[in-house]
Amino acid sequence: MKIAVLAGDGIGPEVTSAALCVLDALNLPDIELAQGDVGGLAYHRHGHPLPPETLELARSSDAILFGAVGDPTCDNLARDLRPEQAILGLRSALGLFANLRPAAGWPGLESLSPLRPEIASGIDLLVVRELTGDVYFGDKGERIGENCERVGWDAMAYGEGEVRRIAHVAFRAAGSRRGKVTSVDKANVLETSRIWRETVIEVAREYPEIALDHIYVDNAAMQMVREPSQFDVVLTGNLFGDILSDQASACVGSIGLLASASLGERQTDYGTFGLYEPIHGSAPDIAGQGRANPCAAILSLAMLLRHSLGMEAEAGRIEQAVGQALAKGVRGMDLGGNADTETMTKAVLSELLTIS
Ligand SMILES: NC(=O)c1ccc[n+]([C@@H]2O[C@H](COP(=O)([O-])OP(=O)(O)OC[C@H]3O[C@@H](n4cnc5c(N)ncnc54)[C@H](O)[C@@H]3O)[C@@H](O)[C@H]2O)c1
Ligand SMILES: CC(C)[C@H](C(=O)O)[C@@H](O)C(=O)O
Ligand SMILES: [Mg+2]
Repeated sequence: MKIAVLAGDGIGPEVTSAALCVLDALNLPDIELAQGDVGGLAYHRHGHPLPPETLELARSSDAILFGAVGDPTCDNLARDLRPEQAILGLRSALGLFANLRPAAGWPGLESLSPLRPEIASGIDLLVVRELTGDVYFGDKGERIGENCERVGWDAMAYGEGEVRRIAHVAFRAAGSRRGKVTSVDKANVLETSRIWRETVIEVAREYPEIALDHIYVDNAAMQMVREPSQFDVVLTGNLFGDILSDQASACVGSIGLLASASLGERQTDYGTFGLYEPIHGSAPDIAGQGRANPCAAILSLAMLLRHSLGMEAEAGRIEQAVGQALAKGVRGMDLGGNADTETMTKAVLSELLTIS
């Protein structure tokens, strides 16, 4: 079982090494780790944020453990050379169209959410975000507009096929959860969303046991802080899903807690090929200080073991260990505590030992 480790920039390497400590503690046989350069680090070393050898390494593995990319020293580079293009390039080149971002309240953290504790404790949702389409991957450019001013433009588009395949992922996920899909769009304004909504309704006919409702994205953002317990599976496009998942993380307590899986159609000998990363970025404001919360990366490892390597029991052990550490009051600095990355990681490791 080969895992490509692409730690990237900023806090990416800090939280990825925490996740690797947890992997090490599991003592799993037959796991090969292969490190690759990605993001700003790769640009500085190789002149490109996603060098061909890194893409080849990713393709030749069973799963990818990804940290984060983003480097302020690259801010003035042309778009194709910016670190963020590496993660977009990986998602697109590897066909990772389905991004799963679970957000659930952790017992003991309710009082740390900006929401009232009784509201925060009701959060248990899964954002199913389409990841290889939308305005992210449409044509884009700059033109000269009226008054000779510069105008930037990005085309937003979704084809029925793209919507259909992500809708199937959401309906299947809802089948093993609370049986409800909420599709988030902006169909009152966008043609993209009209096709999105019509296609989701068509796919829903194949899942009569799943309840479907539709909500405009502005209302969804409002409902997520007002009454998040109404959401089970939130099915949405690339841009809306990016924004709503960061918002969901704050409702749970911190972005340092939210993991993700990016999956496609390729199957390996052990499960579904995928890339696993915290939903947060390289956090340049705290990078190099040992302050990052490693939980999102550790929980991303759990998702990797579950989806790509078929190790449900080990994934569950990691999630339980994180839950126990948080329940004992160990808090990262993002949660108002004083546990640095190392302390939080050690707390998870010692809980892991208590779980058979
Ligand atoms: N998938 C990715 O690699 C990814 C995701 C998001 C942002 N980015 C990139 O990261 C860079 C910084 O972006 P940003 O500041 O908008 O978002 P960010 O997620 O990096 O940080 C937002 C805020 O959350 C805090 N934070 C994030 N992760 C944390 C953690 N694990 N523990 C404690 N605090 C944490 C940061 O300190 C910061 O205050 C940009 O270059 C951006 O493009 C990359
Ligand atoms: C870095 C950026 C391209 C990325 C995205 O927008 O998808 C990030 O915000 C994320 O959530 O993974
Ligand atoms: Mg994001």
